[in-house]
Parts: sequence; C-alpha cells; structure tokens
Amino acid sequence: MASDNEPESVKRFREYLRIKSVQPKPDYESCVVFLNKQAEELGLPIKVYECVKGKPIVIITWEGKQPELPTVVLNSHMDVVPVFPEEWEYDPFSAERVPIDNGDYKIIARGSQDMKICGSCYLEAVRKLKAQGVKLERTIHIAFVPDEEIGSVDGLEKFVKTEDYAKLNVGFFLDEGIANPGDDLRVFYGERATWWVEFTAIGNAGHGSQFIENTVGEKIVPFMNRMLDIRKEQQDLLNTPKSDGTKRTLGDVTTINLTMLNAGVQANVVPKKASVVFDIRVTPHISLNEFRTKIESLAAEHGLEVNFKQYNDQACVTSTDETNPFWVPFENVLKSFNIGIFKEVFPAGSDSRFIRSQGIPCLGISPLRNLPVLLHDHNEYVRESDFIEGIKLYTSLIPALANAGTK
Ligand SMILES: CSCC[C@H](NC=O)C(=O)O
Ligand SMILES: [Zn+2]
Ligand SMILES: [Zn+2]
Repeated sequence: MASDNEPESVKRFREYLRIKSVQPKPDYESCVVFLNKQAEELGLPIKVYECVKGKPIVIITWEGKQPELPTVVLNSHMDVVPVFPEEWEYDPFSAERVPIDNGDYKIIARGSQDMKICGSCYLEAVRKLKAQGVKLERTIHIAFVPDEEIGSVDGLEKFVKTEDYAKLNVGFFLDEGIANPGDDLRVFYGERATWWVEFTAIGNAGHGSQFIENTVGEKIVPFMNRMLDIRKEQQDLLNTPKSDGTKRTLGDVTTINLTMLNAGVQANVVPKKASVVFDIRVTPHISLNEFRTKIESLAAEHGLEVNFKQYNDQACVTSTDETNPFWVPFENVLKSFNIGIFKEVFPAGSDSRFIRSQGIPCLGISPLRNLPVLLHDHNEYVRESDFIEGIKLYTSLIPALANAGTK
C-alpha cells in the first residue's frame, strides 16, 4: 500500500521490518546484508563479531574527534518474538503502510515497536547528522545484537566478556524502552531481575483410586497457593500510591506468574514427580538475597527442590541526576522538545543489565508516545509520524550524548 509520498527513511525502515528475524530461527544473515548496505551508504565502517556462529553482533562506528574518550553505544536487538499470524490483520512481516487520519500511516509489523524502530532511528539520525557535516566529540557505536528475546546467552552476555567489547571503551549505553499510551517519554534507569524458577515435588506413586500418603499434589498445590498469595500482596502494593503520593509502576513491585506445569503419566496413576515454573521479576527496590531466601525457605517448608533456570543477582540502577555526566544533556534535549520525562524501572529484561552490572550508565527509551503498548502483542504497529519524530529526537540526542562532558 506504499504510495509515492513515502519518505526514503520509511522505505528503509520497512525493508528492515520485512526481514524475518523472528525467534526461534531468526534470519540474522539478511540483517547483516541490510546493515552492510546501510553502513556503506553512511560511509561508516562496520564490524561483525560472532561469539557463537550464526549469532552476529554488528557494530557500525562513527569515530569522534576525541576517539580516546569513552564512547556512546546506541543499542538495539535484531530479533523479534514469534507471531500468531491468524490474529494479525496484515502479514506481520510485510510491513504494510496503511493510511490513517491527517495524512499519517500505520506501519504494521512484528518488531515495529520492539525494537526495530530504535535501530532504524539511530541509522536515520546519523545519516542526517553526517549529511549536515556534523562532527561529534566522542565515538558512536551503533550496535545491532542477536537473541535478546531469548535471554542474550549467545549475544551480549558473551560479547561483554570479550576483548573486542573492552576495546569499544563504552562510556554510555542507550537501549530500549516501552511505548507510552500517555504524553511523557518513559525513561528506564534500571530493570527488574528476571528469575525463572522450577520447583519440583517428589512423592509416593500408586493407584489413582487410593488415599496414598505424601503425594506430589499435596506438596506442590499448597506451595503454589503461597506463591500466589505473595503475587496478590504485590498486586495490591502496585495499586497503593508511594509515600510521595505518586503512582507505583510494574518496575516498583515484584511479579510472580505461574508459566509451566508438568506432571503425570496416566489419569489413574498418582505420579511420583510434579514441577511448576514461575516467572518472577524482582524489583531492584528490595533485597534480592532476602527475597531469594524467602522463596527458597517456602519451597523447603513444602519439601520441594528448587532450580533457577534463569537468575540475575544484579540490581544496578543508573543515576538520573548530575552525578551522571550524560544525564543533564539527555534531560536538556527532552526539555528542548517540550517532552516530559517519566522515570521508571524496566519491568522486563533488556540487554542493559549486562552493561549496568559493569557500572556503566544505561538508559532505555522508546520514542513512542500516545500509542498503545503492543510489544509482543498481535497487530504491533507504529505511526509513520512516530518514526519521523523519533528520528528528530535522536538527531538531537546523539550529539548531546556524544559531546557530554567534553571540551
Ligand atoms: C532476562 S532474559 C529475558 C529477556 C526477555 N526480554 C524481553 O522480553 C524477558 O522475558 O524479559
Ligand atoms: Zn526488546
Ligand atoms: Zn521484546
């Protein structure tokens, strides 16, 4: 449905959206081909690192006037989450451009919000700045990374341990945020710890017609109920204002969700084993160790084994005041756009955790405002005007960050 008035930047964005970099078999090869073309058009060097074969970490570098200074990374992940195609109004990988009111368009595609819009805005903003002949002080690295959606094990988690990463000399890391249905720009300065925990009960087996003693059901069900009690407490806390009267957001509380259940072989056989998995996201406002002890004790009380399938013990946050030399220039750009800031803890996981845990400041933003949150949802879209405005925002943010604290 593209028409003649389609800006070149939007054509490039849609080209990126059409690449099926969808889990569990993302087409990273096509992303690399696309990014090579972008780098060539920008006249910038590009490097492709592979900690694991087929999992490229792509870095386009714009060298600054002071390349010895710590650099600024503009990060985005290339992978997107799976779709239920039958729930979509358009093919999620055709990136349809559908007219809406006021001459605007919807760009409908998996990854449009999460987070190809960011990667595309970085590239377009740098394209504009280069065309204007701008020279920045610090070096900028535009990073496109794999596998964020499945925990980054073969992506940033490995890359940050390499000499190649150390050589980037990262001083500030800009990463993903979440759209805001309201007016402000949500600025994420930390994230909750992601724990995927499996609890296993072992009990006596036997015929389903009997009162067998000490069965898995008796052990695991009361435990699950206790976990759901904690869940309810946290849900209530979310709906209680903070002491200063402001609203709590998801990042301020701990969520617990039962995501997997596994037991049984046959309807009339009491099984000897049952397990339950909870997806737990722990707010950095509480002690992670204390909370871990709490759920481990609860499991022990119910005679369950505990296995952390995913565990983070870091609750690092980035300061959002003048102690962070990148904060003030960042805030000033938003003021100049007349955009309000809402500071938050990221409710899910993002690649920022690997960088924050090294003590490097990271902020996560999405340029999307006054738009429904559709990440991981059906019919994910952005408005064309969001993309164009996003490019403008990053065109101001990038020099502000690259020149922060320099002479
Ligand atoms: C900590 S690994 C998990 C990362 C994943 N990220 C986006 O959805 C998430 O489930 O939050
Ligand atoms: Zn994301
Ligand atoms: Zn995601």
